[in-house]
Amino acid sequence: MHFMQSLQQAWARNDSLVCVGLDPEPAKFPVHLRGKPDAVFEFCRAIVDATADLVCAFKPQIAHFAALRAEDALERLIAHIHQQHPGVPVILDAKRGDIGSTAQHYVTEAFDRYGADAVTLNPYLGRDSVQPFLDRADKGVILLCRTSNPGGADFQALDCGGAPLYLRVAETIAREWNTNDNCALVTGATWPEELGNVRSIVGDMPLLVPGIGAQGGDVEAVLRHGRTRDGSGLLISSSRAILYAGNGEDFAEAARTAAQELRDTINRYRHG
Ligand SMILES: O=c1ccn([C@@H]2O[C@H](COP(=O)(O)O)[C@@H](O)[C@H]2O)c(=O)[nH]1
Repeated sequence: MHFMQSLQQAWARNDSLVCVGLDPEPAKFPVHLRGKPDAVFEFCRAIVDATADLVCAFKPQIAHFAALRAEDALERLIAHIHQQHPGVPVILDAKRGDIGSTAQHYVTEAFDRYGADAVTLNPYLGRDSVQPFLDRADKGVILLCRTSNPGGADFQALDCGGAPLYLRVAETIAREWNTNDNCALVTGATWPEELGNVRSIVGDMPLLVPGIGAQGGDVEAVLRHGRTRDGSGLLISSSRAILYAGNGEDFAEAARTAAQELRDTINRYRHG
């Protein structure tokens, strides 16, 4: 199914704008899992199974797996999500960006090797670097626009002919690159007013919003500035605050409680 369709359906079916980020850090795993041969997969699978009915998407961050030589665990995890929780889209957070001929290999990596439904990309190399992804019309192409980190403004806020660069990025993607209706943008929860500026330019385009939880973003402000008229349009992503909500044998239940609390908090502000 097309990424945008499965996202719409997951928003509605689970009544949720929550995206759970899968960022395994073995030092934070509960003691009973640490040192186990397949701990990364076991940990992430337990989180996925405990939260799948509460989310609109999962977002594994590739560096967390690659740094641990756990790419095989990532492949199996995404296959597990598709088999056990069909209809919940998987966003591979890889932030790729390279010349077109190399980009083609990143397309194969994200969609054919890992089986992701969408991938995050850096638009800085321009349209030809993104075109091979845009051509996969059934897959989501999620481009960095206004990132959540403190240094995000170093370049993204620079004046670019009377508007900040991040708004030029939003404008170009919405008006020129989104010919297959498969684009979305990353806009951090830590900059809610900028998020609102992006929303005013891109209409109902989905926005992936990291920065809630460990980075301190404000849920109410994100909804106020970022929701669409129907109270959706957002994938509000949280990783550490959900994954490491507990560190005992009941860690997956603690993650479920944290995901449910986030979903309920978001829903209080969705239709206000
Ligand atoms: O602007 C961005 C883009 C991506 N991220 C990623 O999201 C998660 C955030 O993790 P938390 O634990 O919820 O803070 C992480 O994988 C980042 O690489 C981002 O934070 N900001």
